[in-house]
Formats: sequence, structure tokens, C-alpha cells
Amino acid sequence: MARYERILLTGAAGRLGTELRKGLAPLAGKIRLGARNAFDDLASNEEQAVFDLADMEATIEATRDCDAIVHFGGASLESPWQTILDANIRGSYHVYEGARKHGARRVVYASSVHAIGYHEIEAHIGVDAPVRPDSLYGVSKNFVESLSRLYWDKFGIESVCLRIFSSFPEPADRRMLWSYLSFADCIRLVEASLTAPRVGHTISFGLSDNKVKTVDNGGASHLGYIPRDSSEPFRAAVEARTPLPDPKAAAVKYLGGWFCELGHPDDEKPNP
Ligand SMILES: NC(=O)c1ccc[n+]([C@@H]2O[C@H](COP(=O)([O-])OP(=O)(O)OC[C@H]3O[C@@H](n4cnc5c(N)ncnc54)[C@H](O)[C@@H]3O)[C@@H](O)[C@H]2O)c1
Ligand SMILES: O=C(O)[C@H]1O[C@@H](O)[C@H](O)[C@@H](O)[C@@H]1O
Repeated sequence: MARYERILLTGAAGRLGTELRKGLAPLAGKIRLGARNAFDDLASNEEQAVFDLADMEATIEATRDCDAIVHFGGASLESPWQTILDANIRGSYHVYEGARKHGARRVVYASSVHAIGYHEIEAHIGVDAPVRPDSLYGVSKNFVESLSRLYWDKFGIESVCLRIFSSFPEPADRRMLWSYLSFADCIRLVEASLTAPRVGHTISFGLSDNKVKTVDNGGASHLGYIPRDSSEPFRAAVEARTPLPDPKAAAVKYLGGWFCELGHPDDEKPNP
């Protein structure tokens, strides 16, 4: 029997949402696909909810009858304040209010490395290091990590906040040789987050079993996530096509990589 009756997946049309749509299928009787546009290829175990996360009423309504929420919708890069505010901050508040009003037991949230992007790689931080965002995007991830903490402490809604590093079809640059999370491992991580018996409020890094380890995920071992992939098969090709970067550059020094070199998104020309 499936573990959940109905899971709401926000961001269902996105890069990771598209992968999770297939990956979550065994875990729930129904997957409700949350997106801004309608799908025309619904499988028999799928239904849809078309809404913008900035719309409080519609977002709360989309959570009705869902016993779990996998929240992967929102701006996935540094963006102007208004976008961050509407999609990530207000949108996530609406999701958590939906969980509270409609009785979802657990939320799995796509946080990001950019919540702690200004920590130096050599610090080898654990999941309980102080937050250190590298962007407004990172600040929005800090907000939701904190919001979800409140909803656990006050309302008993469990959350797993996944600080995903770089989840792409394959590592695109040298940083991704240590920050890579394969799609299959991303699905394993979300599955572990949904099926671990007790998670309370958990923060976990989201990485594959890459050879170079930059952080310590021991504080999330109770999830039982075991990565099976690694960036190593891609190393030779990545190193051959990308020059050795300056080791003192902010993009190399900090976990957040190139986000640490971005300008401010609300300046007229943020990235000259
Ligand atoms: N892929 C990665 O490497 C990575 C790393 C860290 C965190 N994340 C997080 O994982 C989540 C998914 O990332 P992704 O790589 O699939 O990005 P993506 O941009 O492909 O997916 C995000 C989805 O959210 C939707 N969305 C954006 N604003 C919305 C709004 N206002 N209302 C409703 N839907 C909205 C988009 O249409 C899109 O389908 C994001 O929260 C992102 O911050 C991704
Ligand atoms: O740092 C990274 O590699 C990734 O961080 C994530 O938060 C972003 O959604 C993704 O677009 C970045 O490429």
C-alpha cells in the first residue's frame, strides 16, 4: 500500500519536478501536480492544480486532501526582490498555511546550497552551521527553513529541508564535480525524506556520493538516504573542457560558487 494518499508536488513542470513526477509515483495513491500551466499528459495516478504560488487562496486550495507536500516550485535562481518575495517567500507561506489548514503531515522542501553559500569550502560545515546566504534567493531559502521550523515546533507538521547543491543531468563545470546531485539520487533523497519514520524538522544537504566531500551531512543520517551516483565518471571530460580557475576567486572559495560573484538583482545593471 502506498505510504500517502495524495502528495501535492509544487513546481511539477520544472527540471526537478519533472523527475519527481515519475519518482514519487510509488509513494502515493495520487500525485497532484502543481504548476502555473495545465498538463495535457496526466497519467492515471495524477491530477493537477493550476495556480500561482503568489495566490494565497489558490495555493491553500491546492493543498486540500494532501497528506504530504513536496514543495519544489518557485524561482530557482537569483531574481529581483519582487519575484523572490512573491514566488518563494509568500508562496512558501501559502504552502505551509495550506498544510496547517488541510492537515498535511509532512513537507519536503527544496532549499539550496545558497542558504549557506558564503561558508568557505574549507570550513567543511555540518547541517547545523549558521545560515550564510549568498543572494536574495538564498535568503528566501533561509526564510522557509525557519518557517518550517515554526510549523514543526508549534503545529507538529514535519519538514525536511533539502539543501540541494547542483542537480542537473550531468556536472556542467568543475564546481559540479563536488556539488553534483544526480536526478536519481535526488529522487532517492526525496523518497527517504517522505518515508523515514520520524523526521521532525530536518535539514539535509543534497549531494551524490562525489569523491570530493565539502560538507558533513552526518546530522541528517536518520533519513537513511544512501546516494548511489558520483560525478567521477564525468571528471575527465569536465576537466578537459574547462580551464583551471583562480583558487582565490569567490566562486571557488565559497560553497555558493558563482552566486557569490553576482551583483544585486535590483540594481539596474546587476551583472556588468
Ligand atoms: N536544480 C538544482 O540544482 C537546485 C539546487 C538547489 C535548489 N533547487 C530548488 O529546487 C526547486 C526546483 O528547481 P529546478 O531546478 O527544478 O528549477 P525550475 O526553475 O526548473 O523549476 C521551478 C518550477 O517552479 C515554477 N514556479 C516558479 N515561480 C512560480 C510561481 N510563482 N507559482 C507557481 N510556480 C512557480 C516554475 O514554473 C518551474 O516549473 C527550486 O525551489 C530550486 O530553488 C534546485
Ligand atoms: O549552485 C548550484 O549549482 C545550483 O543552485 C540551485 O539553488 C539553483 O537552483 C541552480 O540553478 C544552481 O545551479
